[in-house]
Amino acid sequence: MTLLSVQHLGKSFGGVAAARDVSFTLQRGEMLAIIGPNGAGKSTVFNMVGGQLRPDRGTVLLDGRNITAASPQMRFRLGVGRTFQVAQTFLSMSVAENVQMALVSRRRESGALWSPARSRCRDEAVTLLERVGMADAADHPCSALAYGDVKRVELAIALAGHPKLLLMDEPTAGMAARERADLMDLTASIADAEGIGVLFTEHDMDVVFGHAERVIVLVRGQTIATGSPEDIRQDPDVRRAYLGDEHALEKPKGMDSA
Ligand SMILES: Nc1ncnc2c1ncn2[C@@H]1O[C@H](COP(=O)(O)OP(=O)(O)OP(=O)(O)O)[C@@H](O)[C@H]1O
Repeated sequence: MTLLSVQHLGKSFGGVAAARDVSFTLQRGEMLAIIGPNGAGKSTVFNMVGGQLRPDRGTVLLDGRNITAASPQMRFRLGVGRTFQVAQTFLSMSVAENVQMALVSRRRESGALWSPARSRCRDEAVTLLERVGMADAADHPCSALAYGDVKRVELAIALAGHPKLLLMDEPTAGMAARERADLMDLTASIADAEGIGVLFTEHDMDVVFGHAERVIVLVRGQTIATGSPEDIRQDPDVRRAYLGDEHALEKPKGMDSA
């Protein structure tokens, strides 16, 4: 069954049409990437799905329910999760405590947020950390972790909200190539096992072609192609957009101009 259905989304900022008639669907367990040159409208579309931006027109349906006007908080309660960077202020807390905070906040025990986070939801936090391969580091301070491990903790924090749909904005930015592949393999296996749909933006084409099951290509706010990584790699419009557009900051690896 379709998890997310985005229909005819449009958004302008002054005279700039950041998104024009963007439509796509996402199934449970599917990894869907939104790519495009800088300024193509990826963040705009992403934020309209997450609820940070209200579209000028169009509809966002989650499990058939119209959430176009819902706040980010309401979307979170309905199952829209998002990876966030572990906040600086939480770095001094342990890995498990960071996940416990997310669990406590999901249960809306906000009054108890700061007090005994150490003891609350500990078992559930450790279970989540096992799923991302970080249980051994449960009692380490987040500040002592390698960057790739912090990203795993961020994934555990997002999973604490029991998302149906997980939004990941450039999940592998700043990571080494090996760590990127590991994080995305992990994300794909969890998405598949739990039927979570994953929508992600990404500049690294190795990540996109290696881990997305389907790809949407935006250029100047419009969808120019949707398909499997292989279809997208071969698409003449996509090749032109990336290789012939002066706005493209990086050419996708594996897309030569031949
Ligand atoms: N809040 C805003 N106010 C004005 N213009 C905006 C705003 N947000 C985005 N834009 C414009 O909308 C267009 C699409 O921007 P968007 O950030 O969605 O693109 P993007 O594909 O995510 O780019 P990047 O890869 O550089 O992050 C750009 O021309 C941008 O300048």
